Amino acid sequence: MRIRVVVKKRPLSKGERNAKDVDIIQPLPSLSTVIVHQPRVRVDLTREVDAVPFSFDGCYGERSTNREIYDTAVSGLVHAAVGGALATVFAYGQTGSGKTFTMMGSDMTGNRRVADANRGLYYLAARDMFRLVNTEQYRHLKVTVSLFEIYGGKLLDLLQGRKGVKCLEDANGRVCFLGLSEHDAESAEDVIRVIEAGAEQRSTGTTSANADSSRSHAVLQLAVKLRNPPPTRRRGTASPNDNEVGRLSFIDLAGSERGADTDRADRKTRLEGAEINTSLLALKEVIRSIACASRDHVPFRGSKLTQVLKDSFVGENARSVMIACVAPNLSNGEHTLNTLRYADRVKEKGSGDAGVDDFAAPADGVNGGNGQSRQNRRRSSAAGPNAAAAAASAAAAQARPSTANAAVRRSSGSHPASSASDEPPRRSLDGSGKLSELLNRRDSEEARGAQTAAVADKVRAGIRRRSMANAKASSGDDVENRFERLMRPAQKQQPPPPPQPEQDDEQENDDAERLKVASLNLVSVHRAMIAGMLGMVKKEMHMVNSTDADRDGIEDYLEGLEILQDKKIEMIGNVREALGAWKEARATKQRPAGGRLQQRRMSASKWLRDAGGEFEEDEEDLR
Ligand SMILES: Nc1ncnc2c1ncn2[C@@H]1O[C@H](COP(=O)(O)OP(=O)(O)OP(=O)(O)O)[C@@H](O)[C@H]1O
Repeated sequence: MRIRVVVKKRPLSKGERNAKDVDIIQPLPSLSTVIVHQPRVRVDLTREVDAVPFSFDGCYGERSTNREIYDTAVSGLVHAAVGGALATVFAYGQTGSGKTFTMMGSDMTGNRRVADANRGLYYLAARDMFRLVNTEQYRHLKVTVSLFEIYGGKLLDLLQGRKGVKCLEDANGRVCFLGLSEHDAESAEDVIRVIEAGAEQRSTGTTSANADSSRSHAVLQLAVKLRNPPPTRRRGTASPNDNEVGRLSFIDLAGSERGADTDRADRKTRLEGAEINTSLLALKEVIRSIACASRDHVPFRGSKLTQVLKDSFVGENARSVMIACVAPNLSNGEHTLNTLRYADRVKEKGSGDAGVDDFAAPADGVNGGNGQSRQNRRRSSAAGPNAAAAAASAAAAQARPSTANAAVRRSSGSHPASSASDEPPRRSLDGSGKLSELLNRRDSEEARGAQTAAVADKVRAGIRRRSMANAKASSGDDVENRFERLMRPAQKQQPPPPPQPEQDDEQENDDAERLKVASLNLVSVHRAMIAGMLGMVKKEMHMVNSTDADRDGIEDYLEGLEILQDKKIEMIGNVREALGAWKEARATKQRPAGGRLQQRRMSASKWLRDAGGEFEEDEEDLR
């Protein structure tokens, strides 16, 4: 598996700036590292800010353009696809973190001022692909475009009025899409016209984080095919892949964190959220399985998303780039950390196999690659993931020299600004001689490094503001009430998602995979809760003892207590949600195979009744 992972930070939005939200993400592009300034409350109730570094194969700050990402991380895939590879670019991140902006470009996210540098990756890749197939060497090839979405466990062709598409495997084990329309295109402008038509059909809606949020995974395929294919050898053996030489797919994943919407969202939004979470969980499970060489079964059938992505993970010709998109603000800090941890996990598994040359465009001038892109590639190749990690620690240490480990702790009582005298002595950490080169490069980031203290100060000011706002907000709905609500017997289970009119065997396998994913999720969420609770008991003991000894600290004690209780409520809620999902998956799996069709019809009409008839088109499908 050759996969390259890069991270992209979007700028603070106007709304976030107006709400005086704080920017806690510090990108260090030349070190391919991003630092998250995460606020914490210590057991003695002093507040501090941890600087948590993450290193990837590339890092792009809020001022980086899509063009920059394309030149350094994606352009090589265009050449690879024309040369016969199955290449995939997928954008991962919470809702509103800039995935659609990166993939489709600034104009597609309501930002009408389209700077050429912020054209989407779709456009930039298509432009280079057409330039390539118009050269003498590739004149025998053509490019076709397809666009579909994965919504509610179904594949829907966005260029054919959301008609259903089947995802199957051909005789060679390659994923193919039956019923998917393919449209000939001769230029990048043709591709954009096709995408614009399809984008209007995409399932979107409003979430708390994004007014025009994608509620499905959108997949754009640029297939490189033979212009004049030889006649098919035998009737009945034709596959949609027969004339395909290579393929470049772009996947704009739906927002990774929908939990935040569960309180206020309607039923439909919650069901969509559950489906999205299940598919992203299945994706993580696939990556984990591929990484464990001992596991011979990779659960590609865990979700439609992983079935579609199978080609991106297996085989010599598979190459993928994951773009982890993150929001910069403090309110989204937890989601951002989750995204970065997820991306870190993917990088750990895949990047080791990925040489920079697999992703960099050859210097044939076709991609319009500029000097900057080559320079960036050289940089990233010299640094490498491990070196970048060491450099990240060094950069973090620069901000807080007394720190022994990777996290930089800063007490709220004192926050000295970084100064030249704070700088740790330069010494060789890896003995390879590369470190001095890295440290020199780090100098170019010195100004940013010095900003760390300022960022931490801003974060602290933000926390203070938010604590006061929370105190006001919580007066109407106190913690005990929320606890009580959670401890009540579980509410009526949500009816299962609408059943699919597919073959029984396939359904049975899907059900088994779904149950497996749900069990894994349940156990890991439960384990996280136990670990969290144990940590909290220690903190609570300390809080109680110190407040007993000094009653003047009661205000801080109350604030700390509320924070801990909120965390507990959140953790219990997570476990109950995972338990509900598991019960639902078990109930679906236990239905007798013989009566499945009848059962499906019955549960479909029940589901439709419960959903208040919100999916009339599905009822039509089931008939
Ligand atoms: N690099 C950027 N520069 C300026 N604005 C940006 C940038 N990235 C994202 N935005 C803005 O942030 C908002 C949310 O971005 P976008 O719709 O791309 O998020 P998303 O991750 O696709 O969300 P969802 O998963 O909900 O669809 C949009 O208004 C977009 O214009």
